[in-house]
Amino acid sequence: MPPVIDVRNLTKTYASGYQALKGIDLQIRRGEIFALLGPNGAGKTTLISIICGIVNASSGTVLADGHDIVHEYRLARSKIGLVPQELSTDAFESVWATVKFSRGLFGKAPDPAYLEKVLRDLSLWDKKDSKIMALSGGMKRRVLIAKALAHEPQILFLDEPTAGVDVELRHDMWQMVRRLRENGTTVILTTHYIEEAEDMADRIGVINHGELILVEDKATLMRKLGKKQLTLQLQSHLDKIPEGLSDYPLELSEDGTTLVYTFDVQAQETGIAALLRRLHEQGIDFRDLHSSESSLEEIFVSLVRQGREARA
Ligand SMILES: Nc1ncnc2c1ncn2[C@@H]1O[C@H](COP(=O)(O)OP(=O)(O)OP(=O)(O)O)[C@@H](O)[C@H]1O
Repeated sequence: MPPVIDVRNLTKTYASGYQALKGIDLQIRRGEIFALLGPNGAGKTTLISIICGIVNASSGTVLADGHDIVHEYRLARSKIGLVPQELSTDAFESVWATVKFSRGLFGKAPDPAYLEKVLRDLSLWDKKDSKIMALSGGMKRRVLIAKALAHEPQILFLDEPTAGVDVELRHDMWQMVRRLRENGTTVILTTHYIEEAEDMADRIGVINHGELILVEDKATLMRKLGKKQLTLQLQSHLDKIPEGLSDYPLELSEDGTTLVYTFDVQAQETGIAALLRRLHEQGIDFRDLHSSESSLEEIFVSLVRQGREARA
């Protein structure tokens, strides 16, 4: 199946001369939840803005559901819903009017029943006659989502959807994303909250300094780059790691009571059996041990660090 979004060799240099995107290639699969992760200034918003036709690319092409976003702008744009970071206009409009207007913008026939469902799903129905400026920040965010969904897009972009959002809205938002996915909508979200990507995404792309440094299934990513750690609670404390253990990648906690051994998830042998034998030989007893896997957060931090070192 052809990708629902097809980005080829996309670059963006702003008028200031700043190169925000350096040759992005990205194919989004139909119906997936794709998380674009990256630190501040990495180029996430620029990429989304180009795909949504808000910013012009310097070079490269983007197809949305097979339609070129420049030459077939209206058609391409009608496939896409965008939830931006902030609400800009419409302060004097009612919720209902603004959502109805958004739908009309894309030339879709009126469908009050559909719009009612969108507003109900977002707990906005009882606010439908309120002016937007009278709403709380959280409610305004909900309006942004309703506007983005008003024309029944197949592809939904959420730019930093949960930055500064309360727990309830975050919960509702993820429920909505899951529902959309069940209906076959493709969802692309940017975030710097790793846990969000970890919870929600099918695939993850990591962007840094305008380059996509990796695109991978979430599960594969966590398996491939993840490290495991074995933590040993010692019977009696150590001042330092004994000579006899110096060839193991061990870390001793500051209070000298815990040893942490890090090993590769993919390695043929973990080396744990040999380590435990060696500890015994050294007369080091432990009263407890447990293992843990690195989170996506740790993987992400180490990826970005590697990228920085490679450039240095
Ligand atoms: N209009 C502009 N003119 C010049 N530089 C810009 C412009 N817009 C963005 N930039 C720069 O391009 C880079 C990428 O910005 P972008 O907003 O795409 O990053 P981001 O990954 O979305 O970051 P954030 O998470 O902070 O939103 C930043 O260094 C930013 O300063």
